[in-house]
Amino acid sequence: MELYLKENRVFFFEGEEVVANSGHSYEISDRLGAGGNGVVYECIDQNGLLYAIKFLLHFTEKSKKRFRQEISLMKRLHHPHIIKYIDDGFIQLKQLKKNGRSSQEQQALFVIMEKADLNLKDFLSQASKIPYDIYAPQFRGLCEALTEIHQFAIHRDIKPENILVKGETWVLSDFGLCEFVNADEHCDITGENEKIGPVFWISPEAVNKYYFGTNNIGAYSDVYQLGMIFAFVLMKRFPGGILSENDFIGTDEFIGSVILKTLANDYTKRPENGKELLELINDATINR
Ligand SMILES: Nc1ncnc2c1ncn2[C@@H]1O[C@H](COP(=O)(O)OP(=O)(O)OP(=O)(O)O)[C@@H](O)[C@H]1O
Repeated sequence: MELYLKENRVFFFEGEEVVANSGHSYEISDRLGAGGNGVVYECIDQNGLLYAIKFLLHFTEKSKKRFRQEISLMKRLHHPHIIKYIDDGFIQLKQLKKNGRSSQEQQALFVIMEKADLNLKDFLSQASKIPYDIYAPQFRGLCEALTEIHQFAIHRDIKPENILVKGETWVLSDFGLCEFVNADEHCDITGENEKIGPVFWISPEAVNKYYFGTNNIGAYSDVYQLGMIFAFVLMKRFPGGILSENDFIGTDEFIGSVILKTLANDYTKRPENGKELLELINDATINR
C-alpha cells in the first residue's frame, strides 16, 4: 500500500490493512486529505464501518510526542461538534526515495477517527451563500466544542481546514498543536521563536508573542481564530485587516457585532474563552 503526503513524499508498507492497538484491523482505501504533518485516508473495519485514519509521516521524537498528545486529548473529548476518536496504533513503513530506492523501516503512528465528508474550506468554496438557519446552530455547536476543549487545552490551530463537515454538523478536529492547560501534561515542544498557529488565521499575540510584553497565547487566541472563521462564513471572503460594522451589512448584524469583539487586537477586550463566546453567540442567536 502506498501513502503519499505530497507528490514527492511517498511511503509504503506491505498489504492494505493496519492492525490497531485494540487488535481490530482496518483496510485502507481512498485518500481524504493531507496537512503539514499527516495524511488522511478512508478506512473500513471488520464490520464494514467507514472511518478516517490519519498517519503521522514525520518521525522525530518531537513530532511523535505531539501526535500522542493529540490522541490523548481526542480520547477525552466527547461532543457532537468534536471529531470522535475510535482507535490508534502504529505501523512499520518505508519511504520511497527519488532514486527509486527505499529508506530503512520507520515507525508511523496513526489515529482512527470518525469520517467527515469534507473540510469547511472546501465546503464554503462549493456552496453559495450559507443561510442563517444553517450557520447559526453550527456556530453555537462550535462554541460549545471550544468550551469543552478549554477544560483541558488550548487548540491553537483553528482554521477552515481543521473544521470538518459531517452531514449537517460542523466539527472541530486536528489537535496536533494543542497545549494542555495542566502544565504537567504538556510536553513543551514549542521552539523559542516558533510561530504557533495557522498563518492566515493566527491571533495578534501569536504573530508576535512579545507584543503584549509576555508570551501570552491563551484560550482567547482560540476565540480570535474561531471569530475569524465565523467572519469568513458570513462574508465569504478572508477577513484580513481591520473590520468594522459596515463589513457585516447584509449579513447578520447581531452575530457581526460578536465577531468584532472576538477580533479585538487586545486580547483582554475579547471573550475570554469558549464559554464566554458561547454566551455571546447564544445571546445573538437564541435570546435576541
Ligand atoms: N476525520 C476526517 N474525515 C474526513 N477528512 C478528514 C478527516 N480528518 C482530516 N481530513 C482531511 O484531511 C485534511 C488534513 O487533516 P489534518 O488537518 O488533521 O492533518 P494535519 O497534517 O494534522 O494538518 P496540519 O497542517 O493542520 O497540522 C483535512 O483538512 C481534511 O480535508
